[in-house]
Amino acid sequence: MTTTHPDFQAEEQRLVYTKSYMQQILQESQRDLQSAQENIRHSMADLDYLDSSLSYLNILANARFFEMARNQKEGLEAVQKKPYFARIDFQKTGEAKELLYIGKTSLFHRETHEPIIVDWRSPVANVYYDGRLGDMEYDVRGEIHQGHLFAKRQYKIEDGQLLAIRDIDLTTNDELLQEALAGKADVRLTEIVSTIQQEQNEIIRAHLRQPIIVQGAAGSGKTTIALHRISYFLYTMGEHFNPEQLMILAPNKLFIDYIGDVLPELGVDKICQTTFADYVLAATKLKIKLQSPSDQLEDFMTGKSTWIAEMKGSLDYRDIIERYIQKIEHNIAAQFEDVYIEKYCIMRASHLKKLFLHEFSYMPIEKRLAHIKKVLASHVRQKKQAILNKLHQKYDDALGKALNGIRDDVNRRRLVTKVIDERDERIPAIDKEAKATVTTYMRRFTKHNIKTLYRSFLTNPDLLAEFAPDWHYIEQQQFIQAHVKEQWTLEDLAALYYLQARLKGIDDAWKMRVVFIDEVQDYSLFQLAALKAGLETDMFTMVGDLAQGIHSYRSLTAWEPVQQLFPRASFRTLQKSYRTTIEIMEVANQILMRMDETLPLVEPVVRHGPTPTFVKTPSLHAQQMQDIVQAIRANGHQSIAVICKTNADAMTLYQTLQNNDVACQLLTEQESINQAMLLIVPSHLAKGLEFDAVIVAAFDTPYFDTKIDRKLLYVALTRAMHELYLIGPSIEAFLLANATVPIQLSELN
Ligand SMILES: Nc1ncnc2c1ncn2[C@@H]1O[C@H](COP(=O)(O)OP(=O)(O)OP(=O)(O)O)[C@@H](O)[C@H]1O
Repeated sequence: MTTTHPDFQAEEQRLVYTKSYMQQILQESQRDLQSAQENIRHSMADLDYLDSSLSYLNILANARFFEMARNQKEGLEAVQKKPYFARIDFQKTGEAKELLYIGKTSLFHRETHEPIIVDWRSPVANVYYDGRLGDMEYDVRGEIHQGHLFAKRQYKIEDGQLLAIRDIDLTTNDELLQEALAGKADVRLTEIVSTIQQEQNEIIRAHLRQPIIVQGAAGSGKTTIALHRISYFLYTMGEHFNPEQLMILAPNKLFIDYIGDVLPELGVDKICQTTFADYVLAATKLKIKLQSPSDQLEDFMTGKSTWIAEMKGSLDYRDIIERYIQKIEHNIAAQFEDVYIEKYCIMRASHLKKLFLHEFSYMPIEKRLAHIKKVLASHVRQKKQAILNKLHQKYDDALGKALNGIRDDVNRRRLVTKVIDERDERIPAIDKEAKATVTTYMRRFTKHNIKTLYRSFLTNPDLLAEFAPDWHYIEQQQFIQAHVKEQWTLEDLAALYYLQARLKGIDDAWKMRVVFIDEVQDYSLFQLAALKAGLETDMFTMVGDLAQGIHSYRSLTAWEPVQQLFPRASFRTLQKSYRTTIEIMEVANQILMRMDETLPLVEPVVRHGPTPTFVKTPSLHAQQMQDIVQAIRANGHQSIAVICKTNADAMTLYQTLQNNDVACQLLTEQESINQAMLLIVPSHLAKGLEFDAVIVAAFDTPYFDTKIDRKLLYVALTRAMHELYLIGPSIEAFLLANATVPIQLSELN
């Protein structure tokens, strides 16, 4: 970046012009806001005595206007200090050359319609991220446009002042990125609009109505990209989708807090950010207490059998539950009988059954019954009328015959009275019966309680034998035994949600149309299949890393099955890490090489830092920790985390430090991160987060050469941006005895 660029002055003037125009628009927006507010107030006052529909329309129009003016104002206010970050000199084929300044919002000149700032999400801005200099093509909603890119220029603007500019081509492209990566000192995730890389841009802008699966290395920007894709999605498809219909599923609440700043920075609000467990509990309205996933993980780390958890995450289990549902469906179908009012058949059982099993089969089971109830009610209404008409006719005829055909007075009177009595008794009785027919008929179908239904499945040997016939007797017994005590785990949620979806359906409020899943490697296939079935959409963006699949005993170990589940999905990979220095990534790659999955080594973006240090010490001394922390702080780094393997290790370490007056924070799922504190984090909870410096501690429990431990260790190592320390009694505790990359040794007694 330079200030000696020949265009520097001209660019300064352009910035001044942009800022002053923004100021003008802001003032106008302020006036627009006030006048809309004023108009609304007047229309409200007029509501009582004027033509209220006109006033109502006025209110609506002004409310819309108010909303637009407010959005415009907020958008501009947010970027006042940095209106744009780049420029392209671009000529669309057949049009004049344009200089387009790219920023986080768009601004057009109100009279000339000249674009003053172009939104980074607009189609033409794609040229900046995607286009090499020269002739090029870009996509506008599926239509390919051609043009010529003459130049790309980047700006460093801080507090509204232009500090430097730089023209970029292929060779210099990385400088801004380097600066962004080296300078990052935030403990929460941030937006990266000015440095989005081409491979990332392709994912952000990939077909929005199609699912996408991304296998991305640790630190490759998966989370960041998913969030930018949401912003791009709402910018591009906002007319068709409300933000409320978008959901991002994060691994835990801590993570939601960690990403909490990015979406507002990207102009997105109101989207649903939750965890799978919270979402399922809200959508099913079930009140159950789940075993903590970290306790569960620790059980498995200490050798508890994983087959039940594994089974419950599989599509085989989905099929077992599906067979159970089909049985319920057939039991219901068997209960249909012909519907009568008195002796008149209103509807045949066979027809009702056909509606239930075929015509309405696309609906959840209880919804089908609700529809059948409506069909029946309307049929009863029509048929009742026809029956009553017929009967009235019949009695009128009978009366006519009696009155005209019987000469004998006494007989005639007797017959007429009989006919009238019968009519007066029968017709109201039919009327009354008709009113109750539907309710009485539908009473046979009792509503299901999802929890009870599933509980009985978990503990009933006959049901298990019927629906899981392949299981051995021992497996069946173990399964029942495991569920004697009512205890719920995360794996049960897929089944409960699936049952809810198939039997009752998901309420509109929870029926998200677009889903973004981060850390998807920790999902089971059944979880994904259940969500897809319940939401009746496949518009999923799924990002994850199999190398970080610490729950792989019950979740994904390969992408192919996910691709089969989402056949329309495109699949992308990201191999570069933007987080970690070369030196740290080389150490983490040593662990990656030991994994069962054949995953390519991660390529760090060229950025060097200190060699990772192994501090050899038999036990934890608070002073040592203080010294390391001070050394890190002296290098200008802020966020520092000590990552321990288990919750228990983290707790012990936290207590030792506390007892020695070392200020620190033990992170739990419920906590939000305090940037200034030394953070103590169990490894499974560190997933997705990042810190300037990481100290991986292994005092009480070493990392063993097992599937789970390798992944936990890999997660821990890849959380570091700039500095990495390993502290413990031996290098073996970090599975690095045979490491072929530099690790500095610092021996303490
Ligand atoms: N193009 C980019 N420009 C600047 N910073 C970037 C870019 N891409 C990623 N980063 C930074 O790299 C870091 C890692 O990003 P992120 O947390 O999104 O990666 P991830 O793939 O989700 O990581 P993990 O799987 O390890 O949790 C973040 O600090 C992010 O801001």
